[in-house]
Amino acid sequence: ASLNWSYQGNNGPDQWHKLYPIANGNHQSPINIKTKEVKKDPSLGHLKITWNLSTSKEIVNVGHSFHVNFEDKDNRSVVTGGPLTGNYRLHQFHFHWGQTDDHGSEHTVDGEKYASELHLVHWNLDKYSSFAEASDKPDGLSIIAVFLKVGPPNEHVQDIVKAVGSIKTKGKKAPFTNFDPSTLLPGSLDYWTYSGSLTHPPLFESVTWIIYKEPITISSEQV
Ligand SMILES: O=C(O)/C=C/c1cccc(OCc2cccc(CC(=O)O)c2)c1
Ligand SMILES: [Zn+2]
Repeated sequence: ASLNWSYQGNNGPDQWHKLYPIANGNHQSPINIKTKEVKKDPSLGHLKITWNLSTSKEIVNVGHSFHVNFEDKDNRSVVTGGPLTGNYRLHQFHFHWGQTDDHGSEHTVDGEKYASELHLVHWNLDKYSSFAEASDKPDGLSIIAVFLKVGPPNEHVQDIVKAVGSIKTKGKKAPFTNFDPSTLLPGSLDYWTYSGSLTHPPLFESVTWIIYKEPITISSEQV
C-alpha cells in the first residue's frame, strides 16, 4: 500500500501523527544536534565500512525523492563497528534537499541547516532476513548520514545528478551500476550517533543514526 503522506499540505508532517501515532514517540528523528550537549563515548571506535561497488543496482523515482538501490542478498556491502552491535547490509541511499540552498537537511547542527543530507540505509543482517523485516525493530536499521554544503561541485554526485535526469516521473527507474558510495564520505571519520527513527512515515523507531561531523561539498547547480 502506498503511504498517504507528504512533506506539505493536508498530509504534511504536523498531520502524520493521525495515521502514524509513533510521530509523537520519544525517539523521533530528525533532531537538532546541540554540540555543547554531546557526550563523548571513549568506547566507540570508527565505523568499519566495506561497500562493494558491484552491489549498486538501480536509481528509482519514488515520488517524494529518488533512491539508489543496492543488491542486498549477500554480504558484499556491509558496515559494522562504531555504535553498532553486529553487521548491517547496505540497502539504499537517498538525499534530502530544499527548494533553495539555505535549507534542505533533516538534521541540524546548533540550529544550522545544510543544503542537503545523504542517507545510506542499512539493515541488521545478523538478526533479520530483509530490510522490510528489520525496518520496525529497535536494532533493525542503521542510517549513515552525510551533510552536504554548497561549494565546489562533486564529481561523484554529478554521476547521480545525470542519472536523476533519466527518471523524471514517479515510478521510473534506470540501471545505476558500479557506483561506489564511499566516494561520498568526508575526509574525517568523526561522527555523532543516537537512537532515532525513520524521518518520514512509517516513522519506525528502528534506526541507529551515525552522522558524520564533516560535510562534503556540492555546487548549487547540483543541489
Ligand atoms: O509503502 C511504502 O511506500 C513504504 C513502506 C515502508 C515500509 C517499511 C519501511 C519503510 O521505510 C521507508 C524509509 C526507508 C529508509 C529511510 C526512511 C527515512 C528517511 O528518508 O531517511 C524511510 C517504508
Ligand atoms: Zn532519508
